[in-house]
Amino acid sequence: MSQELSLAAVELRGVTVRYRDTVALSGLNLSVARGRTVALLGPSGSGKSTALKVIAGFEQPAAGQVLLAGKDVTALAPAKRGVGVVVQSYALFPHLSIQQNVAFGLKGRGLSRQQLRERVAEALAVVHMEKYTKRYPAELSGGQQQRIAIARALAIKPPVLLLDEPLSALDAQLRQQMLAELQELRRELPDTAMIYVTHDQQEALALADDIAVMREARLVDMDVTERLYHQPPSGFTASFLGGANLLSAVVESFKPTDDGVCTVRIAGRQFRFRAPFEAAIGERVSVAIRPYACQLAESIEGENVFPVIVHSVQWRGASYRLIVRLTETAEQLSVDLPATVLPPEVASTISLRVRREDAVLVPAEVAVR
Ligand SMILES: Nc1ncnc2c1ncn2[C@@H]1O[C@H](COP(=O)(O)OP(=O)(O)OP(=O)(O)O)[C@@H](O)[C@H]1O
Repeated sequence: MSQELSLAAVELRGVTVRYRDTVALSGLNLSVARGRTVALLGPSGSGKSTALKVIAGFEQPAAGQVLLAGKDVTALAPAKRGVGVVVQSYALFPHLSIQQNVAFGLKGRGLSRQQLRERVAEALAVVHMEKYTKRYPAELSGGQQQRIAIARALAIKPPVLLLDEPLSALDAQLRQQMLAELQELRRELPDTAMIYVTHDQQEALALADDIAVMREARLVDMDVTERLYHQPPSGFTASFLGGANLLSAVVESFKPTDDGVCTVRIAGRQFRFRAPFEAAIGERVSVAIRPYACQLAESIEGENVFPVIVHSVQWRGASYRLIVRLTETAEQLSVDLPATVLPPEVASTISLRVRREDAVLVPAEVAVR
């Protein structure tokens, strides 16, 4: 592989950003390879947008470096970085036509009028908006404006595309449609590195090759999307991504030869689950169980069955969301049952079963910092 190809498209090295008394990023290291899509997920205020701003050059780090294709661009002005940026509020220029909006980033690049027109047409074609060049932003719907914002970012043919909540201003139906279009865009730009900030986990799961989970100005976990979802390395990621319940457990036995299956004790009962790490006997761990992984059991007998008291039942169309409490410890769990089953009564005691493969052990939560 040539050196250029092996270099990360984007690399943050120990980047710290402060806004007066707030540390928005604390020594962030992040590497995104050419052609990969990374979703940044995390609670509000965890530093996701700041990470994008520092890559785009809109914020200067107090410490650390920003590299694009191996080149240190920390001191480079945003316009010189050649990064495409799409933000949630479209941010089109209202007094410029669609043609002029999309051509905006191409100014000063020494292109002829003909080349400029071709580039704009090409970018608009990607988002299926080539017929709208003469209109003004106010004459377009929200979804169309967002497509133009994407075309404007693409017109400069950026090796790096940053998307900050690009669909959040759209209604649910349009968001679904645009999500499919972003997937198509992803296929059409196989070499572009994309970093995607979203609150919507569905978007992240549908689009991203990798997910990076942020918490309090730091990156907590990053991995290939499927692996991070199915084998979250921390309780925080398990509960943030997919809303897993975390139950406290103590390891009773662990045989690495037995496919990493571990016997744990939860609220006085024995369970067997997978442990993706080497668990020591007597160690305190958490068991991460996604709400959809629990099924109603006929009786209290059998593997991984436990009694709970139903606290509340909420109908959600395709499913019921139950809040239940373990009978022994009152630890609370969210459980999703398909709407095809008869929901249990509030205050009744029921038995739930978790299949071995639907739960995973994670280290017990330790406080951050
Ligand atoms: N211009 C600013 N001035 C002062 N503080 C700021 C500024 N921008 C962001 N912050 C603070 O920096 C921290 C990180 O903000 P950032 O916008 O990066 O978070 P985020 O993870 O993108 O949040 P959200 O999901 O709510 O958009 C927050 O505590 C925020 O209040």
